[in-house]
Amino acid sequence: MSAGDYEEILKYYELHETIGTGGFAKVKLARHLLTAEKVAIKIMDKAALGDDLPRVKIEIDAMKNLSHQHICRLYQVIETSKKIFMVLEYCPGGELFDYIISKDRLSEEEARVFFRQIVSAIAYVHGKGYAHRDLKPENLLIDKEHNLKLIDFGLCAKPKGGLDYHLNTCCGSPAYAAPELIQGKAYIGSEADIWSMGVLLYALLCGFLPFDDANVMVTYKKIMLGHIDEDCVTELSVFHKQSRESILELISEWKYDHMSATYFLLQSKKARGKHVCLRVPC
Ligand SMILES: COc1cc(O)cc(Nc2ccc(C(=O)Nc3ccccc3)c(OCCC[NH3+])c2)c1
Repeated sequence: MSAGDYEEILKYYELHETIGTGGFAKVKLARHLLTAEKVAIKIMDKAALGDDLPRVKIEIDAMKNLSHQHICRLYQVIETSKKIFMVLEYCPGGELFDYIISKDRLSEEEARVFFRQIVSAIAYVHGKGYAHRDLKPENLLIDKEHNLKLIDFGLCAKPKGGLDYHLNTCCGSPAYAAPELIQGKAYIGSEADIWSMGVLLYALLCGFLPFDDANVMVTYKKIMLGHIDEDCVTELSVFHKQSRESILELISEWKYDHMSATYFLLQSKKARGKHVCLRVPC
């Protein structure tokens, strides 16, 4: 750390330990000299940022337009020849991700309180014409009052044509990505955020992800299959003497043919607690 780069920031803050390191940034705890208030300072090296520099500018411009009780506040930006410093709200509770892990899963009561805060923040972000596009528990911090603060708008988008304008950049984390996004289709940013919120709610309540695998392509396949019922697929596979894969292919085409009807009616039988079986004596 060459002292010159830190000359400006040290006029206003005393820097303390590093509490987070990401791709091209690190986050240090700090204290504002005039008020003695604690802050977090995200420090980025412009050379290391390379092509990602525009993302930082997008995030900073977005943060200047966003002020909400469940969005981490940006207080100050300092740019030197080599560094960019973002002075941010202090969130000592750490990441929601770690909190869920520490509690295995949250009670419905606590999940409801947190989810309402996420919905409030995202409704506000969408209302301002932005889409976050990287919603996940790692990007939700807990503040000293045990409330959530949304962070990291580095992937956010503010389509010029308004939020119903289609986006194309595939971004965010696979497990939270909407089907249209992983298919590379043009998508609506706010709709992709809503999908991610559904995955988030599942993670809050269950303590694990609905669509997840070490292999990202398998994760994508699970997302695309969504709520295909395995028992129904198995019964159709046995009845038709066809492989599960071929039955899955047929069902996933949603042709509303006899295969579709049989699948839906099997699901309905299962939902009413009846055996998942076809006409042979059940
Ligand atoms: C808009 O808010 C943003 C944008 C962004 O790009 C990054 C961050 N990152 C932050 C902000 C605050 C903290 C923080 O206060 N952490 C903390 C403080 C005391 C104890 C423990 C954690 C932050 O922490 C990063 C490490 C968390 N794993 C990141 C906010």
